[in-house]
This record gives sequence, C-alpha cells and structure tokens, in this order.
Amino acid sequence: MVLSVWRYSHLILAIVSSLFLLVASLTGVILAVEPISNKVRPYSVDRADELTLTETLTNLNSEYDEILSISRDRNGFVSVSAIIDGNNEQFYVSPFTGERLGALIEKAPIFQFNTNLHRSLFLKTPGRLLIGLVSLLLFLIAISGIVLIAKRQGGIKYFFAPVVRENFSQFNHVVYSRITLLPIIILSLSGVYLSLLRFELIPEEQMVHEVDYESLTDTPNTPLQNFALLSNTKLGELRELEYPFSEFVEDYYTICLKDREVLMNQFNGEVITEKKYPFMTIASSWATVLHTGEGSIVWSAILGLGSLSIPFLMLTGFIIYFKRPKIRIKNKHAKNDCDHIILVGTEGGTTLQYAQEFHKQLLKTGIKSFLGLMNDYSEYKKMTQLTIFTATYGQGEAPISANRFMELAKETLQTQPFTFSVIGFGSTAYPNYCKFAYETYETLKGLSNAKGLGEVHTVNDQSFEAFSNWANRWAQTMGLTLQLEKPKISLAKNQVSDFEVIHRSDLEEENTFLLTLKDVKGKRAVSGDLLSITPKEDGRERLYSIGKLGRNTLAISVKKYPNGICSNLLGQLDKGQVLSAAVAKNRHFHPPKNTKDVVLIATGTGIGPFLGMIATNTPKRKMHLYWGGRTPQSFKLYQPYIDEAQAKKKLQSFTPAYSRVQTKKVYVQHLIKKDGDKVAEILNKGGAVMICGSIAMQREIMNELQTICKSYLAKDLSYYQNKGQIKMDCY
Ligand SMILES: Cc1cc2nc3c(=O)[nH]c(=O)nc-3n(C[C@H](O)[C@H](O)[C@H](O)COP(=O)(O)O)c2cc1C
Repeated sequence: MVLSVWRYSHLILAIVSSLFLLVASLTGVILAVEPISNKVRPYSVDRADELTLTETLTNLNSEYDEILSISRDRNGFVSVSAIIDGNNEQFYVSPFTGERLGALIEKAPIFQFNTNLHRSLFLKTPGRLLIGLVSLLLFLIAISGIVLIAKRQGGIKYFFAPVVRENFSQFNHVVYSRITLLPIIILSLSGVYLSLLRFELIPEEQMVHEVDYESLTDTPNTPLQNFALLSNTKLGELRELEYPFSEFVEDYYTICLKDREVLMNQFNGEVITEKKYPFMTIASSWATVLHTGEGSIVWSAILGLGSLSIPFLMLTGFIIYFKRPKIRIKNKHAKNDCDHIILVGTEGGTTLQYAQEFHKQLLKTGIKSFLGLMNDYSEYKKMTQLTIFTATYGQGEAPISANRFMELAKETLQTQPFTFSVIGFGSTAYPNYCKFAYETYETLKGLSNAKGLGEVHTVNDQSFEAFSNWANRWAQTMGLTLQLEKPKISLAKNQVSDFEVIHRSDLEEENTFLLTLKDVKGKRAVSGDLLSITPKEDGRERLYSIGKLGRNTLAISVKKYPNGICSNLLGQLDKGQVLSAAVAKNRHFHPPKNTKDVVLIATGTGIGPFLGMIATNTPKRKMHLYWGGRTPQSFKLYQPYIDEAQAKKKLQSFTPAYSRVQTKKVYVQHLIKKDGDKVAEILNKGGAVMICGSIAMQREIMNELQTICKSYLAKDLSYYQNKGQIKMDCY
C-alpha cells in the first residue's frame, strides 16, 4: 500500500509534467552550453584577481579619461564602461594594461530562443507559472524516486549497493537516476526559487544606504593610491565599481563586492557606509549560479548531463510502468464456495500470471478454485487446500500485495482443517532468496488447523520449468493431470541462433554428459549466461548454464532424465549436427571483474559455467574450485579440463567432496566449513564466492558462509552479498 502510493505519485507526477518537462530539459541541455562557450572566450587575464583595486584603478585611469564603472563578471572577465570620443562604450579590458580585449558578449540567437522557451514557453506569465510548477513537480518526482530506490534496494543504507539487472529499462533507470538525482534536485529547487522570485513571492530586499551628507568632507584630499579600502581589496572580490557622478563631495564611489556594498568618499577614500547583502540577495545569487552554471564549466556540464538524463529517465520510467503486467483478477466462483484457494503475493504481476495459469488448469479439471491476493486473506468457509504463490522484495520482504498477510493469517481463524503449499518466486541474484515465502510457510505452519504439504518450493527468475515441475508433482499426488502453458511474460527476447556440435561425451556415472558446441554466428556468450533450448515436442524452454571454453566454443553439462524430452534430445546429438538455441544473458552470474581471488562452489552439472570461467582465466586471478559429486567416477567427465587448468595455473586449487565413497558422507558445505578461514580471508580482501547447482546445496552453503562471516569477520553475510561478492545461480 505504502509503496504503491509512492509509485503512483511518482508516475502521476511524471505524466502530468512530462511534456513541459521534456521541453524544459531539452532546452536546459542547450542552455548548459552557453556558460561553457562564454567561459572559454579569451577575455580572462592570468592572475588578474590578485591585483588590488588600487592597482586596477590606477592602470585603467591612466588609459581612459572618463570611466563610469568597472565590472567583474562570474567568468572573471573585467569590463569597463567609459566615455570615449563622446560615446558610452562597454568592453572587456586587461586590468594590468587597460588594453581593450573585445566587445561585451552578446547572447547568441539560439541561446536567446532557448532561454525564452525554457523560462516561459513563449507564453509570458502563464508560461512562467507553468514552468515554475514543472520545477516543483520535478523536485517531487526526484524525492518520490529516492524513496522508491531506497525501498527497492532494501533500505536507505543500501541506496548505492549494486543494482540487480532485470532488464535494460529497470537497471538503467535506477543506475542513472542515482547518479543524476543530486543535480536534478538542485536544478528543480533553484528553478522553483527563481520562479517564486519572479512572481515576487520571495521578497527581494533593496539595499538602502543612509548617507549623512552634512558630514561629507573633501579633506584631506588624498591621492587614490592611498585609499585604504582600495589597497586592501583584491579585484577577485569585486562585482562592480561605479565612479562618482560628479566632482561634488556628495557624489561617491559605489563599490559592490562579493559580500557587501560600500560607499566611499571620492576625496579621502573614507568608507561612508558599508552594508552586507541581505540573506535573500545572496540566496538569489546562488540560485542563479546553481541553476545556470554561469561561470563554471564543470557545473554547467553537470547540469547539462542532469538535464539530458531527464528525457532518458522519463522514457525508461514509462517503459517500466507499461511493461508491468496489470493485476486484474476474475473469479468464476465465490470464495466461500471453493475448496481450493490460491493466494498471490506479487508486486510486478508475473507471479500472478503463473498463479492464473494454475487456477485456470484447476478449474478445467473441475476443481472449484478461487484466486485472490494474499492481503485479501479472510475466512474461506469450504477451504481444504490453500496454495500460496509469492514473490520476495527488498531485503527479503513481502511484495506489496502481501504485506498484511502475516497479521491476517494470525487473526483469521479458519473453521475447518486445511493443507497448504507455498511456492516462492524470487531470484538468487538477491541476498535473501525467497525469504518471504519461507516466512509465510512458517506462519502457516504455526496455525492450529493448517498442515503443510511438503516444503517450500522455490522458482528462480520466473523459471517456467521450476514452476511446472512443482505443479506437475503436486497434480500427481492429487491424481490430476495439468496442461500448463507458459505465461507470456515479456522477459528479454533471445534471438535463436545455430550451434554446431563439436563433441558429445559419453554418459558418466551420474547420467551426465558434456556437450561442446561451436557458436556458428559467433554470439557473444559469457560463462554464466544461459543456453535456452525449446524442443518442438513440447514447446517448453530449458536453460543450461554456459561455460565459455574459447572464442566461439562453449560447453554445457547435461543430466539425462529417463523421460526428459530435452536431455534425451541433446544426448542423441552427434558431432557436426546443428542445434537451434538462444543465449540468454545472465549478468548477475558473470565472472567478477578485477577480483583477484574467486571461490567456485558447485555440485553435479553446476560445474558447467565454472569450466568456462576456469578455461579463460589467467594465473593472475586465483580460482579455487570446490565440487561435490557421488564418487570419483562422477568426476571423470570433467577431469581433463581441471587437470589442464591446474597445469596451466588457471586453477589454483581443486577440492572434491564425494558423498558415496566413505560411510560418513562428505558434501561441499563440509569442505567450505573446513576451509572457513581461507574463504573468510578471500571475502575480506574483496574476493568473490560463486555458487552453482541445486537450491538445497545453495541453502547449506549460505548457512555455512553466514557462520564464517559472523565468526571470522564479525559481519553479516548480507554485507558481502550487497557488495556483489556472492554470486549464485541455483535451480
Ligand atoms: C527490487 C527487487 C527486489 C527483489 N528482492 C528479492 C529478494 O530479496 N529475494 C528474492 O528472492 N527475490 C527478490 N526479487 C526478485 C523477485 O522476487 C522476482 O523477480 C519475482 O519473480 C517477481 O515477481 P512479481 O513480478 O510477481 O512481483 C526482487 C526483485 C526486485 C525487482
């Protein structure tokens, strides 16, 4: 609920202001060039700011007879306004020699046009008002954006933690908004301020000097060179110095410095009055500088990039919103007439699509099924079976449609006993994999008349395979047959390409074989990416982790199942045959860059991507492989690769765990526990741990790593997960 308020405010504000925002940001980009183009003009004189006002005035007075004023602008350019041959002329000068450097910069027509469009959309006062409002909306969008990022990252302290890449728009929207939020906030706030100033809603105090004209005296008549104020003030502090209008004692120098305005007697150099600028004048000056970037190439460039990012963030933001599946639920039967209740915890809507498919299939088999959201949990009069499909968000928290479920489940008493199943949708790219599903399971287990059917079943990255495995197993125990169809989720589209079989090994003890393929079209797969294969027979996609052995050579490790359509198809391929498949990017499981030590942990076919990571490693990076299988015989398949890598120093160490060799079973988690000090040292030095294999193994390893982090490093495992040092791809 709270999140959706922020999300909808963020979206509605963006829609309302989008067109105006687009105009303001694009013109802002062009206007950011103006201060840069001004600053690079050749009117700056080296070390001029170090001159005193005495030196400046002496130099300029000797060159020009009748100076009206001297100015120093935000670029540091010094100009004079002087009467020359009876005409008032204004030009840049060198304060050392008085040499005329050029005429004052005139605003180029392109900047004039864009300034008018930027300030008022050529609509005069209504336009200015609109632009002021858009600035305010931009500020509110930025604030709601900060809240959304903090929530999606799992708290403000993880604001700058690595972002998990789900798709281009989501990833880049978060990454670029984090970088540009500060300039955008400054731009929008200063824009609001300048609008308020323009509409006189912020009072601009006028500086009024009270001059006691009676006390002004023309004695002692002191030469300008002895005026203390002038010799104590550097040119760098000057904004403008106006000469006295006449030679009467009532006329004086008006000197505007950075922080104050001073009136100075023209005969003896005494300060007549001196006033600091009011706070609002300083604030207005800062607002102008911060909004326009005047006088600073760096700040102008930052503002330009900030403005440029706005259309990009608008576009990616709208794509994220419109691609999100809509949450609409229709039911054929009333909830109190149904014996099967399906509840969904979703935020992005994909879990609902899987639940809808399951619900549809149950209805087809004649079961009275009711579909709802977890937050709608209430009394279900005839419920005998409850199935929960739930995603996990933030740092293992509930998705928005399930954040009240725990309370509701404890408060609401079901009158009849029921069984329940929990299917967790999550991603191993996040520290707390499917945590909310496990918490839901525990809460339901605690209810007096509820009985769990099996353990929590997890689905990584919306894998249809994992989902249908559970659903078919469940249906089997119920004596049903389900014809599940894959929901049309707009996951990244993978282009199908051709892969030629280079080698297919024979089946080894654990019914596994290695398939080495040549990427005919030279697609840029990276070890850890997934090979997506969809056999025509059932049209269902299977994913295999890729090990990139060489330029266009990759390997996948396949376990053959007696009735497995895909594994049997792959098992029959011969050298030279061509396989049609696609490469699905799996960025969160790519080998880490610039990491000196990497611990690789795998069981069974999970070694597949690691074979590639090791084969393309150099001795500079130390890789340590822990692998679990049944017997040394199971390892034979991979032995040549590992032996070669060790000989070439691409693999520092290899430690196997065999579960069926001795009476006491040894699993990889036991090896990790034994080498806890080494693993801790690697993590402490910024190294990475990569895990690939079964979810059950992943859970054991994560428990072990948690203990290691706590005992050796006095830190929580999530600390290293948030720094991207723990990478997992388990199924
Ligand atoms: C911002 C964000 C945070 C996430 N946090 C977790 C997490 O902590 N644990 C997890 O297992 N999955 C996490 N996920 C993955 C989602 O649970 C997963 O993509 C799920 O399939 C989304 O389902 P939905 O579209 O129904 O909301 C996160 C996804 C996002 C976008």
